[in-house]
Parts: sequence; C-alpha cells; structure tokens
Amino acid sequence: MATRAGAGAVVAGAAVVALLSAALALYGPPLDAVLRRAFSLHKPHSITDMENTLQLVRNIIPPLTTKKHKGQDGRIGIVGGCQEYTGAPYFAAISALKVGADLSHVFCTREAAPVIKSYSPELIVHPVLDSPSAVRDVETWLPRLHALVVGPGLGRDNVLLENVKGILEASKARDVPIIIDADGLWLIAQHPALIHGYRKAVLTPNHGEFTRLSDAVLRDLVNGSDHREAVRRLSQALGNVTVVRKGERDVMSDGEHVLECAHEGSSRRCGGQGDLMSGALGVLVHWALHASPEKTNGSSPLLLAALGACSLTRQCSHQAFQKHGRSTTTTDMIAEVGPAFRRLFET
Ligand SMILES: NC(=O)C1=CN([C@@H]2O[C@H](COP(=O)(O)OP(=O)(O)OC[C@H]3O[C@@H](n4cnc5c(N)ncnc54)[C@H](OP(=O)(O)O)[C@@H]3O)[C@@H](O)[C@H]2O)[C@@H](O)CC1
Ligand SMILES: Nc1ncnc2c1ncn2[C@@H]1O[C@H](COP(=O)(O)OP(=O)(O)OP(=O)(O)O)[C@@H](O)[C@H]1O
Ligand SMILES: [Mg+2]
Repeated sequence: MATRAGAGAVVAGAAVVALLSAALALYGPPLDAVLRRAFSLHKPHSITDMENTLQLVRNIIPPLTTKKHKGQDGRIGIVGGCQEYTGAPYFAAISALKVGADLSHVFCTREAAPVIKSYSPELIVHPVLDSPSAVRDVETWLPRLHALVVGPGLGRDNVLLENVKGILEASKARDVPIIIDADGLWLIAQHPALIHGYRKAVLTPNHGEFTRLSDAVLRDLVNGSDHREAVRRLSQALGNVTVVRKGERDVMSDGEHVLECAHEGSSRRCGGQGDLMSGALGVLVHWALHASPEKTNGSSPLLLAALGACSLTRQCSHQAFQKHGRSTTTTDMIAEVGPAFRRLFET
C-alpha cells in the first residue's frame, strides 16, 4: 500500500473512491475478494488497493438519522485510569465519542476518577476499579456496553490486574467485544489463556508490547523483519484473536488474512496516540459487528474496524502535524478526529 503524497492526492483519492464505490456496488467482485486481492500476503500494494479497502470500512459506518435513540451508535467502556495515568483513559474515552459513540464510560480507581471527570463533562466515570466489588460493579454495566477497551492507563498493580481478570471473564461470558491495549496486554502476556480463542477480541500492541506477547506465546521465533508473518503467527497462537501491531506501518491479522496500513501520518511520536486509536477502535468494532452481512460481504468485521481505526489515527496525526509541527500533542490530534473522519470516510 502506498503513502498519500499530499492534499492533491487526497482530493484525487476521494474522486477515485467515489467512482470505485459506485463501481463496486454495481459491478464489483465480492468485497471479500477485493480485500484478499488488495492485502493478501506478500503482494505489492497501490493507492487504489488502499482506497478499495477504505471503501469497505465506509460500508460499516451507520447512517446518521433522526430515527435512532441515544446509545444506539455506541456505548463504549474503558477499563483503566490509576494514580499514575489519567490521560490515557481520557484520550481513549473522548476519542470514542468524537468518532461517533453516544456514551463513553471510564472504569478507573477511586483517586483517578475526579481527575478524569475534570478533564471532560462528557465522560461517565465510575470510581470502582480498586474496590473489592470491582468485578460486580463493572458487570452491572456490561449488558449496556457495546465494546470494552481494557488497558489504557491501567498500570500494573496486582489488585487491579486481578480485578481486570474477572472483568475479562465476565465480558467474554456476555459476548462483549474486547479491545486490549497497554497494560491490558501486560496482563495477557502473563495469562494468554484469558483471551485465547475469543473471536471478539482485538489486541493492539506497540513494538514493545508485541515483542513481550510474542516471547510469551510463541515457541519458536519468527524472522523479526517479516512483520506480516509475525503478526499472523501471534494471532494464530492466540486462537485467532485479531492482532494489530502498531508502528511505521500498522500490520493486522486474524491469523488468516493480513492487512497493512501505511496511510500517511506524521513523524511526531508523542504519547497517547495509541490510546486515541484504541478508543476509536472500540466504536468501529461495534459498528462493524452490527453491519449487515452485505456490508462486509464475508470479510472479517474486526479487521475492517482495525483498518479504519489505524487509518483514522494516522490521518489525525497528519492533519494535526500540518498545523502544529513539533509541538503536536494527542489533544491536537483529538481535535482533528471529526475533520479526519469526514475526509477519509464521508467525502
Ligand atoms: N498521558 C498518559 O496518561 C499516557 C499514559 N500511557 C500509559 O502508560 C502506561 C505504560 O505504557 P507505555 O506505552 O509507556 O508502556 P511500556 O510497556 O512501559 O513501554 C515503555 C517502554 O517500551 C519501549 N517502547 C515503547 N514503544 C516502543 C516502540 N514503538 N519502539 C521501541 N520501543 C518502544 C520504550 O523503551 P525505551 O525507549 O525506554 O528503551 C519505553 O520506555 C500504560 O498504562 C499506558 O496506557 C500511555 O498510553 C501514554 C499516555
Ligand atoms: N513510526 C511510525 N510512523 C508513523 N506512524 C506511527 C509510527 N509508529 C506508530 N505510528 C502510529 O501511531 C499510532 C500509535 O502507535 P504507537 O506505537 O505510538 O502506540 P503506543 O505506543 O501504544 O501509544 P501510547 O503512547 O498511546 O501508548 C498508531 O496508530 C500508528 O499508526
Ligand atoms: Mg500504548
């Protein structure tokens, strides 16, 4: 997949998308065939491939209508937020809202709660994560949640991690989609069985987290430079949970298919960009799993959601960097979520 060259290419790309979308709808091959052709292992990619696949992502986005009630477009829960880290769960939760979720809940420790609340009146904050009744407290909300993002700003305190184990088990029992990031991945590296084979799970490791997971789960080493094969193998070893390895290129796999996202982002590597991505992914996973089969046409909804979240995060980074350069922070990227979403998916 090639990188966009600039604003001109974006406009040209949008025109290509419009034409392709009409062509795909009328005469195109099954969407899954498009996906396989564009992103099958070891094939060169083109801007057209990228645009074809983004078109699949567009298909899962629910229409904005006056016929829906509050909550239908997404009630997302974030599990994280402790004494050290309050920014990460905030970034994930506000990003979910900015992408289009209706309600965003944060389940954090007692002392983190007032801090996170003070960042934004839009978030619903539950100070329960260090309570002896944490699992029951979160479980009460699970029937009302469409996806759970576990890990941003969670920290590695053993009491919290024990509670998160219980929350993961309760979420699986209720078939709630789970995105696992940051310290949630630390927990999975210690206890891979917690997520093994759960087909509604997406793991979003950065470079270090990916290495830690691979060391914990894979018996024999994969050639370190072959990211696509490494991600596919890790997904398989975890029972085909979807794995998204973030980096210069984002590589994602369900153990069978492999997609790559090299959409133009920026050279700014400030903390929090992964948190934005995980919150966005929470919403897109919900939308993808609720899209009718004709919309996804047999393609993996979780891979489409992952590609959408990666492209969106990188587009936010690109736009924010154009305005702020070296001083770009994640807050600047969050301000770009709306315009970036429109540019990628609604033009
Ligand atoms: N504002 C907030 O509240 C934020 C809070 N956050 C929260 O912080 C918690 C810990 O998360 P974390 O990502 O800092 O993780 P951790 O596993 O300790 O890794 C640290 C070490 O790994 C390495 N390393 C990392 N990436 C690498 C790469 N691409 N390529 C190569 N190396 C890489 C790197 O090693 P070094 O450069 O030091 O050698 C680094 O020191 C978690 O809860 C998270 O959500 C963040 O979300 C940010 C915003
Ligand atoms: N070298 C890179 N070039 C371009 N984009 C990158 C690069 N590395 C990461 N990204 C993008 O930044 C986003 C966050 O990835 P990153 O590896 O920074 O996550 P993280 O370390 O978990 O972030 P956080 O600080 O939120 O924990 C991803 O969507 C990815 O596409
Ligand atoms: Mg992270």
